[in-house]
Order: sequence, then C-alpha cells, then structure tokens
Amino acid sequence: MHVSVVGSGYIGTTIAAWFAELGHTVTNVDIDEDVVAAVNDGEAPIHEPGLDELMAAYGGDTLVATTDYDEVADSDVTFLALPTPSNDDGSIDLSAMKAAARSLGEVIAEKDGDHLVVVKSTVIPGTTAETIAPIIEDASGKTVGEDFRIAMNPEFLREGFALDDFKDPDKIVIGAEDERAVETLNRVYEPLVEAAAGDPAIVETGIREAEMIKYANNAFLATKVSLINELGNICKEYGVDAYEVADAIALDHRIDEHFLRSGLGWGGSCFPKDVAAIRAAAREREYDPVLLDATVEVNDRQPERLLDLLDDHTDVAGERVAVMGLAFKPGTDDIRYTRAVPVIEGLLERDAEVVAYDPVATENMREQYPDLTYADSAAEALEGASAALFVTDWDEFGALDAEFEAMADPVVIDGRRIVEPRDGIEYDGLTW
Ligand SMILES: NC(=O)c1ccc[n+]([C@@H]2O[C@H](COP(=O)([O-])OP(=O)(O)OC[C@H]3O[C@@H](n4cnc5c(N)ncnc54)[C@H](O)[C@@H]3O)[C@@H](O)[C@H]2O)c1
Ligand SMILES: O=c1ccn([C@@H]2O[C@H](COP(=O)(O)OP(=O)(O)O[C@H]3O[C@H](CO)[C@@H](O)[C@H](O)[C@H]3O)[C@@H](O)[C@H]2O)c(=O)[nH]1
Repeated sequence: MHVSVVGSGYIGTTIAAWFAELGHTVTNVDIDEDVVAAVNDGEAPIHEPGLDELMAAYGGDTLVATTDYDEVADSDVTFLALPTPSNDDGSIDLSAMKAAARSLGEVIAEKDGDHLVVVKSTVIPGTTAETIAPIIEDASGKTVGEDFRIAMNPEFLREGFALDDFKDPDKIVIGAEDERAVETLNRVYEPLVEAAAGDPAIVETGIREAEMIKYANNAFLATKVSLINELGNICKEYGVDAYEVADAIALDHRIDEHFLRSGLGWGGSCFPKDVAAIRAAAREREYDPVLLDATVEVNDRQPERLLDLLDDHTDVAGERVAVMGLAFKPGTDDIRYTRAVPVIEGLLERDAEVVAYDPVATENMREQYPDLTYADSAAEALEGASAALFVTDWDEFGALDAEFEAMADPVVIDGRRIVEPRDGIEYDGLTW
C-alpha cells in the first residue's frame, strides 16, 4: 500500500521507517526542511536504536520525505503524527494538528478516490471527530464517512525501544465508526501482524474510546510509578529495601513486574503532558481527578527528595557537582520533561557549579542550558566533583568504578539505583 505520514518526529519517523520495512511505499511530510533532507539522505532525524539502519535502507528510496502536502494525494492512507504539547493549563495545543488537517483537506479536495485519515497523535476524546474531521471537511468541501474516512489509532511505543515496540505490539487499537476505515487500517497493519513475534490483539473500537484508551494507558502507568515511588519513599524511611519489596509484590500476577522501579520519577514527552491533559479534560467536565493530581504531586517531589539527600551529606555552594544523565530515561536523546531539569535548577539555587554528562542527550540540553559545563565522558564529569547526582539509569553508569577515585569528595546520590554502594564512596539513594 502507499502510506503517508505527516510529521517526522519520534513517532512519525519510527512508523514511516517500519512501514517501509513492511513493504509499503511511504511518503513522509514535515514542515522542517532539515528533517526532510535527513530522511531523504537516509539519515534518522532522531536518536532511536536501530533507526539508522532502517533509514539507510529506505530513506530516499521507498521512504521519501517532502515539505509538500500535495504528495500525499497518491497515498491511500495518511497518519497524522504531529505534536500535541501542553498548553499552560495542561490542555493540549492542537495548532499543529489543525494546520496539518487544513493542508490535508486542501489535498483531499483535489483527490478523486477515497482517502483515509488516521489520527496517530494523542488527543482528548472528541478531538478526531469534532475538531479534526470538520477542518478537513471545511478545507476539502467533502463529507467524512462519504468522500473520505477518518480513524483514530493511538500509539503505545516507548522511546528507546520504539522499533521493537512498534513491530511487536501488545495491541493495535483501531478507533473508527465506518467499516471501510477499519478494513483499510487492518490492511496497513496486516504485514506487521504477520511478522510480529507475538500475537498482537486488534482492538476495534469507537473513535472516542480509542482516544481515551491512550490516556488511560499512560495515566495508569504514570500512577503505577508514582505509587511505587510513594511506597519506596516509605521503605526508605524504615530502612527497607524498596526493590526487594517491589520484586516480591510483582510476583502477584495482578500487580506484575513492569513499571515498579522507584526512583526519581517519570518524565518524557508523554506521561507529563498526557496526565496533565486528562486532568484538565476532567476538570473541564467538573470532575475532580484527585488520584491523578496525587500522581503528579508524588512525581514532582522526587527531585526535591534527591536534593534533600544531597543536603544531608554536603553543602555544594561553590562546589563542582556532576549531574549524571540528562535524557528522561536511557536509550534516548529526548530531554522533554527530564528530571534532570529540576535537579539542575535545585543545584543552581544552591550555587553549585554544575557539570553535566549524558552519552547522547548533551546537545539537546546545551540548547536549553548553554551556560552549564558539559563533560564528554562520565570520567570527565566526575573528576574533581564534590558530589555526583545520578539522574538517568544509563548502563554505563552502573559500570563506573575507578572513575569515582578522581572525585574531590566522593559523595554519590543515586536517583535510579544505578550505582552499587561500595567502599570508597559516600553513597545515598532515593530508594536504598
Ligand atoms: N514520542 C513518543 O514516544 C510518543 C509515543 C506515543 C504517542 N506519541 C504522540 O505522538 C504525537 C507526536 O509526538 P512526537 O514525539 O513524534 O512529536 P515530535 O515533536 O517528535 O515530532 C513532530 C514532528 O511534526 C512536525 N510538524 C509540526 N507541525 C507540522 C505540520 N503542520 N505539518 C507537518 N509536520 C509538522 C515537526 O517538525 C516534527 O518533526 C504526539 O501526540 C505524542 O503525544 C508520542
Ligand atoms: O518502573 C519505572 C518505569 C518507568 N519510569 C520512568 O517513567 C518514564 C517513562 O518511561 P517509559 O514509559 O519507558 O517511556 P516513554 O517513552 O515516555 O513511554 C511512555 O509514553 C509513551 C508516549 O505516550 C507511550 O507510548 C508508552 O507506552 C509509555 O510507556 C521515564 O522517565 C522512566 O524513567 C520509572 O521511573 N520507573
């Protein structure tokens, strides 16, 4: 099939590359000319394990990027993989979605055959049918359900595991109100389902349900992490090993082992904005989401707890302090809502001299904090530091050993239980 994907960020690039791998012809539209050039040169515009190889194989060949929306006319189906970031009140900013819907509508106006538009972005229930479809109708002069179709197909992949998650999903959620849309989406995913190592469930549901399933998924997982963080905090107060407790409760299949790692809490491009959006949506309908409010409150406190631990061990005013890890989690260069930011802010408030290190996210952080000192290696960051705060659980941090000897004062405060306590360092951790 010929598939088009509008937006070539973390989601758009991943799904475009994998659709090409599955044998579809793919047109990728993005407003960013650098992104378009990268794709056509066979280069990944984002850091994601395994993506470079797929881009090298298909970019500029069966996966072609463009800034010109007209080129989606030849495709059978268009996925909208555009950002839906937070407004100040937590609600989602639909400006990119609306702009893309208008441009797409203008293309559909000129198209003779049927066309399926699929909202891949995370949007509040009602958005696809009540905001996106009417814009396309208005711009095209055509009618949804008659001249073109619309569906909602949320994405559940994780950054850092994007390709693996996309090619072998637990579920594919197809939200649609018309049979032809469901059929077309099933055809798009057929080669993926056939190639998947597991047996992905296909959930055919309504558009509003599909929209809500995505928020429910993320709100549940974020709350699970906040719950284990609350329990981990109580464990710490009583000198109980929080990970032993987590591993034991995980043996109850009703709880399960995933998302039970307590520590600095959740960041990233999805949990913070999606929990904010669903809380704002609840409030708009005058429902008070007390549990989700608490989910955020627990999460916001974890960086403060890390800094409090630091204060228990040393006064960092005027001292060099290493911040180890800037990405919101390992395996990605994404720093959106990273826990490193409140940690760095807290250190700057304490007049510390911050030296930051991350294996892949340094350049992204440098744009936001150009005045910090950035080290090229973990060893360089630790050298001469009076304390080190571990923010991201990169594997390479777990392998550090002799590097700690170069610290001026080996105070190690671990937000992710990535460093093994040992002789020669003054260790403390959020959950140990
Ligand atoms: N990042 C994830 O892991 C993830 C996972 C599941 C769902 N989602 C959802 O997917 C959506 C996209 O997220 P993302 O992280 O890929 O975003 P992103 O910011 O990484 O990428 C968005 C891309 O869209 C482009 N763009 C912006 N406006 C455009 C327009 N009018 N026309 C064409 N291109 C335009 C930008 O240049 C950028 O390349 C969001 O709703 C997000 O919540 C993201
Ligand atoms: O036991 C855990 C698991 C995760 N985290 C933190 O939670 C955050 C989110 O992690 P993860 O879910 O792995 O990353 P994302 O790439 O943000 O993926 C989430 O958000 C995506 C965007 O919506 C969804 O598609 C995915 O299903 C959902 O897992 C990170 O800061 C992690 O450090 C913990 O603190 N403890």
